[in-house]
Amino acid sequence: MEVLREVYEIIKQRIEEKPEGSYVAKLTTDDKKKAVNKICEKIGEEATELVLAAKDNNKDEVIYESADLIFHTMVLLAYLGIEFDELMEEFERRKK
Ligand SMILES: N=c1c2ncn([C@@H]3O[C@H](COP(=O)(O)OP(=O)(O)OP(=O)(O)O)[C@@H](O)[C@H]3O)c2ncn1[C@@H]1O[C@H](COP(=O)(O)O)[C@@H](O)[C@H]1O
Repeated sequence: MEVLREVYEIIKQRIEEKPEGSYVAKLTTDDKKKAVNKICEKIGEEATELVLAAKDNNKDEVIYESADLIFHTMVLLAYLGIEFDELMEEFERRKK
């Protein structure tokens, strides 16, 4: 879990500083509507790839595509100004 928080902080930094060569910066350089479209498109692609990997029963691919999907979801949340802890609080609320 700690690594997710660390990556989230790096994503926030990339969105803020937009360093050259950054994938996150590339996804978020356009105006807000375009950037959200671009990120959501990647989320759609990665979700489809995960579903296909699961249907193929390919464990390695399922792990790889899940990481891609979670990463792009984190980029979207960070871009929308949501804090990692806000997501964690939602999971805490749901915990039974
Ligand atoms: N965890 C990730 C991560 N997971 C996936 N990806 C990128 O997400 C993309 C996945 O898209 P695809 O599977 O479609 O592969 P692709 O064809 O290469 O992608 P496109 O060129 O079509 O967008 C790839 O370009 C991967 O490099 C990631 N890029 C960055 N990170 C983390 O984000 C941090 C910031 O990265 P930068 O913004 O590049 O500095 C890094 O420190 C990493 O920890």
